[in-house]
Amino acid sequence: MAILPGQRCDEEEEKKEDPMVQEILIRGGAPLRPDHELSTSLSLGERITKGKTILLLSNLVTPDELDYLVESSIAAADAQTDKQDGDMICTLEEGYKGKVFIRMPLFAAAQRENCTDGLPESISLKLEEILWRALDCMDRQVCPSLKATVLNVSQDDNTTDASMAGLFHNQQLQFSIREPAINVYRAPHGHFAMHKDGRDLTILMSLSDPTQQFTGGGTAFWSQSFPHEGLDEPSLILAPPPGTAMVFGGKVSHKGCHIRTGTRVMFVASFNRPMAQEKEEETKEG
Ligand SMILES: O=C(O)CCC(=O)C(=O)O
Ligand SMILES: [Fe+2]
Repeated sequence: MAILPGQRCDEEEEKKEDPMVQEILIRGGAPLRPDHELSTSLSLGERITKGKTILLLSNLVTPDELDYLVESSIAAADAQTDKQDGDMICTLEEGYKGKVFIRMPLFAAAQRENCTDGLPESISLKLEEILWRALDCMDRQVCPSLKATVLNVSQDDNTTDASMAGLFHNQQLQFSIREPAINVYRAPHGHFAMHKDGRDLTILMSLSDPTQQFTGGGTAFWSQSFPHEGLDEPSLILAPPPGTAMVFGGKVSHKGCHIRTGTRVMFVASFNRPMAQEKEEETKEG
């Protein structure tokens, strides 16, 4: 894993172990002292919503699942490229003639939005299962402080449908347009310009292996205090092992760095929990 100086990272965990959660502060300026302790004035949920930190969730995906997902995502991207209806599926940036990445929504997201470039149902179901694992891992290991902030649920509320996995299962998470999705980046132009996702939470997971399947192309993050691309160096560039989810709040400026060689396949899901009022309105309208 590539981590800028001042950040610490444990050795890669053995696969097939229980999911693990690790926190990495997004901190601009001088590197952290080795004895630095995380601020105790904010809960973990608050650190996430204020854009100060990233969670890494590991051991969520088996090597066989990763092989299957990478292979079928690349095949689906190739099929989209062959169709030549690039405007719908790519983001262009000044100076580039070609696509900088291909985004394919999961089957359900494509149905929801009437897109014709959705991923096949089989791969989409596997990705939904993996998203559920990530949410369940956070429910078990990161709540209750996430419940109180991101989900806006009282810390005393232990009902099962107040879990993130439960909200997802009951289709109560509001995903960004064309998400959940797979982004496929190819050398030499593949990248995603700096942006904020603007939702309560983003889950971003590389499915391809940065040590074998591509070079370049980590995700760069900017701290809230030094958020200007070009002026401020990214505070952190992460390229975790495949199957490790990066979880962060919608205020965090980030970008998918240019890849130099190979193909990089990323899974992305950013979402809000619908407000109680919106839910009531939906019920009234329905
Ligand atoms: O590929 C990356 O590292 C970033 C992708 C991203 O930020 C997004 O899809 O919203
Ligand atoms: Fe993003």
